[in-house]
Amino acid sequence: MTKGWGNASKSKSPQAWDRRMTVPADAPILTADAMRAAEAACAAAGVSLSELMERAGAAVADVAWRMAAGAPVLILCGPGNNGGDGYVAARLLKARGAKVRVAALAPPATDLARAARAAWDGPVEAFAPDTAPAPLIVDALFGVGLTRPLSDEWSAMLRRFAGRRVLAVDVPSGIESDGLQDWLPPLPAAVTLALGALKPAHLLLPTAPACGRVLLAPIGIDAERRMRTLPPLPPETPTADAHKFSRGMVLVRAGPMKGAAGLSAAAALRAGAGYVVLEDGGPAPLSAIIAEAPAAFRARLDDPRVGAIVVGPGFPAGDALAAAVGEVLDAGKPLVLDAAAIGAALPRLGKGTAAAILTPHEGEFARAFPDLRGSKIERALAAARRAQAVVIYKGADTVIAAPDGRVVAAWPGSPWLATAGTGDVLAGVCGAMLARGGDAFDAAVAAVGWHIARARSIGRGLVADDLVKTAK
Ligand SMILES: NC(=O)C1=CN([C@@H]2O[C@H](COP(=O)(O)OP(=O)(O)OC[C@H]3O[C@@H](n4cnc5c(N)ncnc54)[C@H](O)[C@@H]3O)[C@@H](O)[C@H]2O)[C@@H](O)CC1
Ligand SMILES: Nc1ncnc2c1ncn2[C@@H]1O[C@H](COP(=O)(O)OP(=O)(O)O)[C@@H](O)[C@H]1O
Ligand SMILES: [K+]
Repeated sequence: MTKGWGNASKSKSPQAWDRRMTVPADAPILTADAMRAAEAACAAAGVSLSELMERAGAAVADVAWRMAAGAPVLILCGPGNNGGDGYVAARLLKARGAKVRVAALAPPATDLARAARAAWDGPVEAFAPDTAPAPLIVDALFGVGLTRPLSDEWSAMLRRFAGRRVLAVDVPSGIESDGLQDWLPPLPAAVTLALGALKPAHLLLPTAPACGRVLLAPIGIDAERRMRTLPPLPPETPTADAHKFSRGMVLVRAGPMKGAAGLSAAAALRAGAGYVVLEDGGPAPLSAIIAEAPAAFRARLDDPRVGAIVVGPGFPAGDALAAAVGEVLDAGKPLVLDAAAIGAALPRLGKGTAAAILTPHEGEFARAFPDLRGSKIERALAAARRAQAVVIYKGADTVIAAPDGRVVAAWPGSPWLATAGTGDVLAGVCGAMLARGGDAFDAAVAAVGWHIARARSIGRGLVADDLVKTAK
C-alpha cells in the first residue's frame, strides 16, 4: 500500500493488470443479508453498531491518508450507514491534519449516520453538479443498502470525477453487492475498502473490475468461513517417502481431438501426479505419459491404484462420449468431468457415484443447468447441490462450489488464460489434485490456484502448452 495506486491505471507495464486488481487471499465473502446477520451477532455479543462504524471509518481514514499522501480529500457521503462511515473518516482524517471536505447527497437517514454527521465539526457541502473535485475522492455514497440503480443525475455528477484517484467505501456506489444485478458504478475505484468481509460483487463480472484493488478491513465481524477468496497455494513438495503411485495415478480418456486429452495428461503430470495413462493418445506431449490402446486402457479402470479419471477434453457429445462416460462412472473412481462429459454424466451423478469435479465454462454450464438463476455464486452452488459434485464454474471470475455450501471465488485469475486449451489443462490438474486422495473441493481449489499461479508466472504470450512444458 504505497505510492502508485492512482497512477497504476496509466501504466503500460505487462504486470500492471495484476497489481491493479488484487483481492486479499482466503478472505471471507458475505452477502448483504449475511452481513446484516453478522452485524446483529456482533451487537448481541456486546459490540455496539456505533463501535463497528467507528472501526470502519478509522479503516477508511487510514487508507485515505496513505492514498492522499498530503493532498486534499473530498468525501462524498450518502444518506445511509455507508455515508456514516464517510463522516467518521472525515473527522479522523481532519484530526490527523488532512485537508478534508465533505459533500452530502442527502441528510443522514439512520441514527448511526446522524450521530457520525453530528460528530463531524467541519462544513458539509451539498453534493451538486458543480462540486469542486479533489485529488482523492472518497466514495461513501451507497454500500450494501443500494436497492435500485443510481439516477442519471447522480451518475453524471459522479462521472465528472473520472480520472481522479478514487477510494470506494465497501463498494463503489451503484454496485449491487450480492452480484445479482449487473449495474456498473459510474465512478470506478482505484481501491475499494471492503468492510467486515468481501462482497460477491467484488469478485464477479461485470462489477469486479470496477472495484480496482480490493482491501479488507476486518472491523471485528465474525464472518463464517463457508465462502472465501482463493487461498494461497499449498506447498507442493512430495513427502520424503513418496513413490510414483503414492503421488497419484491419473487416467485420461481421449476423444477424437487427441491434442486436448494430451494436454490434460501432461497437466496432470506437471501438477504432481506420479503416473499418468492416456488412452489412444496419438503423440503425447511428454514422453513420461503412458499412452495405451483402448483395450489396455479399459483394463486399467479396475486398477485399485487409480486415483482419478479425466474425461471430456476433446470429446464432443455423441454416442461415443456417452459410452465412455458410462464406463468411467461404472469404474467407481473419483472423476473429473469436463465439457460435454458433464451433460452426459449428469443423470447418474449423486446416485452413489464417487467424488466428482465438474469443470464447465459459461456455455457448458448453461447447457447442463439451463434453469438456474441468481448470481454466479448462487448458480454454482445450486449446480453443485444438484449434481452432488464439486463445480468449477470457469471464466475470468471462476467460482468453485461444493454440495455442502462451501464456495471459493477465484477473481482475479490471469487473463492470459483466455486462450484455447487452458481448460483442458485445468481438467488434468484437477485429476492430479483429486488423485492425491482427500476432499474433492480442496482438490478443485488447489487446481484452480495452480492454474492461475502458473499462468501469472508465464504471463505475456502464454499458450496452453506453456502451462505444462516445463516445471517453472
Ligand atoms: N453491516 C455492517 O456490519 C456494517 C455496515 N457499515 C456500513 O453500512 C453500509 C450499509 O448501510 P445501509 O444499510 O444504511 O445502506 P447504504 O448506506 O448502502 O444505503 C442505504 C440508503 O440509501 C437509500 N438508497 C438505496 N438505494 C438508493 C438509490 N438508488 N437512490 C437513492 N437512495 C437509495 C436507502 O433508502 C437508504 O437511505 C455498508 O455498506 C457499510 O459501509 C459499516 O458502518 C460498519 C458495519
Ligand atoms: N479473462 C480470463 N481471465 C482469467 N481466466 C480466464 C479468462 N478467460 C478464460 N479463463 C480461464 O481459462 C480456462 C479456459 O477454459 P475453457 O474455456 O474450457 O478452454 P478450452 O476448452 O479451450 O480448454 C478456464 O480455466 C477459465 O477460467
Ligand atoms: K460506496
